[in-house]
Amino acid sequence: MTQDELKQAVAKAALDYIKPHIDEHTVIGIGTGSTANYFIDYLAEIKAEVNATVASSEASAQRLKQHGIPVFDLNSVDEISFYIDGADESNHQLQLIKGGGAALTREKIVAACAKEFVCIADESKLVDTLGSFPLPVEVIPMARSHVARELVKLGGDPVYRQGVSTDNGNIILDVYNFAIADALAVESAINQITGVVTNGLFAQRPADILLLATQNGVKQLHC
Ligand SMILES: O=C(CO)[C@H](O)[C@H](O)COP(=O)(O)O
Repeated sequence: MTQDELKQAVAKAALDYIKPHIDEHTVIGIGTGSTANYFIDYLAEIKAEVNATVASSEASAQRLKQHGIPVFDLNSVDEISFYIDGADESNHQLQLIKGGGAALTREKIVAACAKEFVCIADESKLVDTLGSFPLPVEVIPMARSHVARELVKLGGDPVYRQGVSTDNGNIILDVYNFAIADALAVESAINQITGVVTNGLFAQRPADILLLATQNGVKQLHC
């Protein structure tokens, strides 16, 4: 199977995973990216059963609405039952790097509100140590140079993601060459820098389950 076929397979597996639990009170959090897009398209097949979703980006909200799936503001729902989203990397503790699609802050907020975070990924995303994928950091625009200098002091190599403005009107610095041995410590240290909105490490709030598409089928990993 190609990587795209693996993404499709794991999106379908996520729908199969949550479908038996969907009732009129279920609120589904929806991530961002190509794997999440496949999930949205599968969810459309059962849209009559879906009363509420919350999207982690304007792009996902638009795709949901195009399918006629109801999208709510996060402040108007009590609790998110499941949050379904992809990742750029996951380690075996289900700590993640996210934000390749620049939606990390809203993704982190939706994940924080979710009872169960179901991460969906193809097998190329599973790593022993996080950090081969450059770590995205969302930054208030006027703080760009200051934050970049502080990231260098932490040992990283920040690169401005040209031409990208997040849904929150901020910029992204992608940090290369970060050895992330202790993801919790790195997540927290970067978030202490003035001007940082948040970073793409999901260690304080890792996934609860990773559905991993492999050439031998979709596997379930728990931490
Ligand atoms: O964090 C994300 C967006 O901000 C995505 O989940 C991540 O980039 C994976 O994307 P894809 O499913 O396209 O491989």
